[in-house]
Amino acid sequence: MKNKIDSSEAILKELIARIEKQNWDISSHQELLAGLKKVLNELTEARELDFREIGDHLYDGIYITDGHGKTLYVNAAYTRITGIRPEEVVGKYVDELLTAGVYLNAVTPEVIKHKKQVNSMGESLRNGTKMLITGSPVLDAEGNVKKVVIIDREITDLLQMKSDLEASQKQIKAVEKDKIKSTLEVEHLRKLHLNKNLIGNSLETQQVIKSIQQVAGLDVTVLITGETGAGKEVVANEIYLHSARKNDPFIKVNCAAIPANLLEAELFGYARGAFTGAATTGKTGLFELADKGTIMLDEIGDMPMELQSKLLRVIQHKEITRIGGSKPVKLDVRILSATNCELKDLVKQGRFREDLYYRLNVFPIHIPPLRARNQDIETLARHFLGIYNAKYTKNTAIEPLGFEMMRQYSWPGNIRELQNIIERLVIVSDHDGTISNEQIGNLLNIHPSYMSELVVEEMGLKEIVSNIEKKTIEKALALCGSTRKAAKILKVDQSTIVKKAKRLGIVLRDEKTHQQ
Ligand SMILES: Nc1ncnc2c1ncn2[C@@H]1O[C@H](COP(=O)(O)OP(=O)(O)OP(=O)(O)O)[C@@H](O)[C@H]1O
Repeated sequence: MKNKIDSSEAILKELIARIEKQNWDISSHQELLAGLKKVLNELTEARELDFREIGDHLYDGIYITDGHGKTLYVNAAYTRITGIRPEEVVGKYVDELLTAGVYLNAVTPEVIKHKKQVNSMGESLRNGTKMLITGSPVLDAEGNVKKVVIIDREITDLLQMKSDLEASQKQIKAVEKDKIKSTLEVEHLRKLHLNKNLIGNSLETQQVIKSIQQVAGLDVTVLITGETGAGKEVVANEIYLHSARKNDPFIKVNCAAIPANLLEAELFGYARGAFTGAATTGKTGLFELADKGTIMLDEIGDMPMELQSKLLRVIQHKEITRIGGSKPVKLDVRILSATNCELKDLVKQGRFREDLYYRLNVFPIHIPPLRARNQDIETLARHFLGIYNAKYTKNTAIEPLGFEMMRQYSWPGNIRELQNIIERLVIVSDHDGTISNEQIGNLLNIHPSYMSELVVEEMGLKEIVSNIEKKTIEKALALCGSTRKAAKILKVDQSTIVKKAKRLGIVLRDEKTHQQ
């Protein structure tokens, strides 16, 4: 084609030159010359738009056949994509090439048959390149297929990109799933942590529960007091869980655990560049984090004096100013505080601000020590026994005398200590056995004190024996609730118990009960 254009162009050029030399009638001469020059321009343009040259610069492969499927042309990209060179296919029929196995599928016969565009996916037999094949018919005036133009678009990269994209989408989904899972886990742990129910059937514990019910829904500050391990945090959790703020943050700060020089920054945060070494972004304090929620200031008695003034301002003005900051930030935080110190004594000693004490102590809840609520001991011990039996997949039990020994003990570490003791007892016990009284005695180290209670120095043997007898019967009655049951565990007749009780001056308070 290019050669043909070149030779036509040469002929035209020569013709124009010869006409220009002739001395014809000037107007027809000019007309002919203009016509020829126009044709020459068009030819030159056509040569510049040489289809093959353009075709070889296309990125997609091109395969052209005539209306009978005879291959007329393939471009360079076709060879790059399929590995098939022009000389292998040009001049040959598609059917013949299919039979020869040059390629496996061809859309050309379909295009010729249906005179419509046909799309298909293909793969080069030579190099495995995957492609999207689009065949379009070129129709003549009568609607017959003159030519078929096939475009092969390489999609190996696209497929790779698609699979990469799918892999990334999977990863994103997995990360999202993980995120949801961790949020649920955090929520679960939070609930688990908060839902350590307040157990206890003593009058003292019932009074604490009543106080919680009275104050939980009100937005007042609560001061929870009690010995270490008595359950101050459990009470704070209950207040939070029964308050209108139960779905908002609950921040707990142990004022004794954070060094005094860091506590201010922890609680109130600091402004950008507040001091050398401060983070350039500044720091949000725990009060700000607790906004709209609740903050529990544990061990409030350990708060340094200068911070006490700042805390007082927070309570009075309901706003905080970060260290080095100039703008106060409005806050809506409910404050619960807890201590095992006598705050009043600290006030007297000048170590705790009196005004702050009254601000914090709007509603006091005192938790009596475990030794003062004897009735809770067995309930709590059974509660923890259930927890640790489940934890260590055991099924151990405690004998009635074992619970009695626990009631004899003074529990300086309160419920935390009881909880630890039960865990240790479950660990050392046999799977289905009973925790022996000896094991309990050993852990609580209560034998000497038990004996000293029964034996007083100036007593004679008779008195000592009577005393032991009296205490033993009293304990058995308290434990069992009836003379019949007490007789059973002491391995005597019921009448013996009744007689001895009379002799030893034991008042059978509820004869009815004791005589069952
Ligand atoms: N009434 C209760 N029912 C069930 N478990 C309790 C009860 N009171 C306390 N506990 C458990 O005893 C342990 C100690 O309780 P908690 O941490 O609330 O005591 P605390 O008074 O805050 O102690 P500290 O002053 O040392 O911080 C916790 O494991 C808690 O779950």
